[in-house]
Amino acid sequence: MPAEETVLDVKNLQTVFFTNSGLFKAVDDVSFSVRRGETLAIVGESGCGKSVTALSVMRLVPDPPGRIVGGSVTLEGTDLLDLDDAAMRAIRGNRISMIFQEPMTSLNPVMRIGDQITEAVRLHRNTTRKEAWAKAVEMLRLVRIPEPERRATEYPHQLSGGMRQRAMIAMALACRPALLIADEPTTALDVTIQAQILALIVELQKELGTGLILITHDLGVVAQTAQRVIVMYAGKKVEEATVEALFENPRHPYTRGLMASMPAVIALGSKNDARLVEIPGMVPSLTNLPAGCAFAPRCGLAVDRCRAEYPPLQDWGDHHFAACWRAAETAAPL
Ligand SMILES: Nc1ncnc2c1ncn2[C@@H]1O[C@H](COP(=O)(O)OP(=O)(O)OP(=O)(O)O)[C@@H](O)[C@H]1O
Repeated sequence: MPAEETVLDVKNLQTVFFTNSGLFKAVDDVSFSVRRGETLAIVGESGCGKSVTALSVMRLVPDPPGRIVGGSVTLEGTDLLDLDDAAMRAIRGNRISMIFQEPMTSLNPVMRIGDQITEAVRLHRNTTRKEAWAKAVEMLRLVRIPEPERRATEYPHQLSGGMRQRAMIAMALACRPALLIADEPTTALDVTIQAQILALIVELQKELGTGLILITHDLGVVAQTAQRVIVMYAGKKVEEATVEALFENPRHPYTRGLMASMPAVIALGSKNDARLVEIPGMVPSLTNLPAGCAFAPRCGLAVDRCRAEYPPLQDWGDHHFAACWRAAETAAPL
């Protein structure tokens, strides 16, 4: 497979939820792609649709109340939205895997770690139990769990939080998927362990050539690990750029707000009186969103046009896209 090959191509994805207060668009016309060996970060504040985007790619949106109502999710040339449930189960954990914030939600508490990885391997590979167990131990070693033979015989509660997350990573990568989705994989861990787990994910991803979607609130993590970023707001992709371009020249006012509220930017900034900047207002309710830019009520630059009409994602050069009528004016180094 050539290095530049696209492993995932998501086009115009739309996922809705039917709730008591009406239908809302949790993911609204979102497109992006991930290449082999590349890390794409998805950032944005709580509730903007990052996790639902990931769950849509995995076809794990709970239906009801949710449903994917439009678009395509093409993994290695196959549109996952066309597959029946059995075909999708054969791909999940095999060509595409996901790790979550809290490993205990995915690990079975009454099953030994080694057995869980063994089962995951045997679900997709025609191997004996013994071979699959050896693979499980090999994977535990790969994720740097000490004494992997012994740890494989232990139950999740016998492992520390960091080790459980390593075990999850081992399970997710056991079948060498083309794409790994990591949804806030380190948020539940101590700060020192967070850095180790992130470094491990990135190292293994490079070693195995896996495409990675990293969902995070933390722009510092993005700067360290990703090559490209998409910024979501109220279910929409409002900006997409390489990490360098996004940090040097954020074009959407929401992205600029995110940057300004990032402690590292302040620590490295030149102004002595720099303060943590709050993005004013609340994320809008995703029901009855106005036709225009949802960020308009929070954007100091809002013009009447933004409230009436959604600005299209425009290419500002070098594949830097931003959905803002005034992106050309707003772009300036922070
Ligand atoms: N099962 C569900 N039923 C109804 N609404 C849901 C469900 N799951 C998610 N949502 C809603 O979809 C929207 C997007 O949620 P999502 O979890 O993708 O946000 P997020 O950006 O990942 O936030 P966070 O960073 O807090 O995880 C939110 O308004 C959320 O309340």
